[in-house]
Amino acid sequence: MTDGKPALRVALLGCGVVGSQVVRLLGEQADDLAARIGAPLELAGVAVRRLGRRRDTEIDPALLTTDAEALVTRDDVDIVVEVIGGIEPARSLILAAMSHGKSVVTANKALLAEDGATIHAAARENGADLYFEASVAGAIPLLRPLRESMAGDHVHRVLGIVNGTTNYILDKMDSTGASFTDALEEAQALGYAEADPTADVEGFDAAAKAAILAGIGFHSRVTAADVHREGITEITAADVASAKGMGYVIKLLAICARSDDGGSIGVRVHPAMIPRTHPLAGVREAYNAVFVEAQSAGRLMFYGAGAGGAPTASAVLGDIVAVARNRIAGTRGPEESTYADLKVHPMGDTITRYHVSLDVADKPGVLAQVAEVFSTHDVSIQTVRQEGRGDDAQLVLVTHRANDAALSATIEDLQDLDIVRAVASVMRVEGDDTP
Ligand SMILES: NC(=O)C1=CN([C@@H]2O[C@H](COP(=O)(O)OP(=O)(O)OC[C@H]3O[C@@H](n4cnc5c(N)ncnc54)[C@H](OP(=O)(O)O)[C@@H]3O)[C@@H](O)[C@H]2O)C=CC1
Ligand SMILES: N[C@@H](CC=O)C(=O)O
Repeated sequence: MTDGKPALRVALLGCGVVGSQVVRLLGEQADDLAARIGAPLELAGVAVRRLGRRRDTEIDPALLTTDAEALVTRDDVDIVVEVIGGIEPARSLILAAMSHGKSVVTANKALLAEDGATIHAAARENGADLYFEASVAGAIPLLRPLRESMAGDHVHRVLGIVNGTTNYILDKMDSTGASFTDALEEAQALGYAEADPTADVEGFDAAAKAAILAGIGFHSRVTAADVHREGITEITAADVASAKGMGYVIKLLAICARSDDGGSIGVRVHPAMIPRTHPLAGVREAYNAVFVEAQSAGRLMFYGAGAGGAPTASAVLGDIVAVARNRIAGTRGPEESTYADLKVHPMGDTITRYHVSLDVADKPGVLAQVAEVFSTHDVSIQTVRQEGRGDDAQLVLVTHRANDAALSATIEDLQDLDIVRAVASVMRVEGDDTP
């Protein structure tokens, strides 16, 4: 089937959660991969940090090296797969590989979101292939549909759950009433969250993915620094229970959307309340799901495993097959497209709905004073609910669509009112078409 074609040689950088599964699949599926590509794939070497470490798959010790730089520049290497993660040495290794004519596959969202410009420029200048499907939403084919299948459409919005760890934590809080800390411990015990889960729970991981999605979806350059980011560490069991009582569920969402006039884009990651009837509300445990809304295609939903060794390795293998086929055909995959050059507008310009919970004194005129502050900033209230507690009461308000800057000014003024003891929580409401 491969007509005696010479093997394409793969250098793997990193053999951890993802890399070890790439090694396993390259071995287990060697015959199928060779048939699909038209030439066999061969592992040329595997760069790691520590040689003595136990690996999750069987690996020929002779392939292991700690000299990643020597490996990526070797003449007998065709394809470099980077699954080390982080900025350095991943960036230098990818650049060295491209300058030596190698095709590159990476799962590194942190690098692409921070310095994608350098990586894409190097791919262009060296005529090198660059594929990175695994960098967003693990196994889910999402970037290739956006880059290729939807290249003839006009994307309005990309919205979804792109971090498995935080979805697992919020799902446990919702379904069992667990606290954030207990749910996080469970996520760590199951291997979803890292020992240091900061990138997940503070929203950095989702923000990197949002930057990549926005860049591809809107043909513009978007970096992690452009993304408004809020994590889930402040969310309490009481917030989750209160949302549940109102028919909502709290999810960490990534939202990339064109402004109403189409002249700019908003890119944000934050917890949001969504109606329990919304399809994203049914995304449980560590799963991811992303909606892409486009002019002609309408609303598309992508769903599946967004993290984990084997699911992520599946996306990496798909990219290896693509670059291998390109090398044999003498072609390249699509280049980065930033022709639209849309700028990211400030978070203050975002328009959405809000759920505001206030601890107030329970006396006549309180509602009127609170309503006056909302009205001053042109924020229209959709519903109000009051629950009394002796001298104190809790006022829960849901607004109509309003400007984020106007809502922030409203909250500041509310804090100055004597009758407001505390602003207990402010959360955005998404996925509800109420104006
Ligand atoms: N885990 C997941 O679910 C997903 C991960 N990704 C991305 O995939 C990439 C890899 O993630 P993951 O497998 O979880 O990471 P791990 O931490 O499990 O693995 C990292 C690997 O890189 C090796 N390494 C670290 N520094 C160096 C170095 N200087 N030179 C050579 N090798 C080095 C480590 O070696 P050693 O083993 O010796 O320490 C290890 O094998 C990241 O970019 C991540 O964001 C994307 C989607 C999902
Ligand atoms: N930590 C990430 C893994 C993949 O990107 C997540 O939990 O989604």
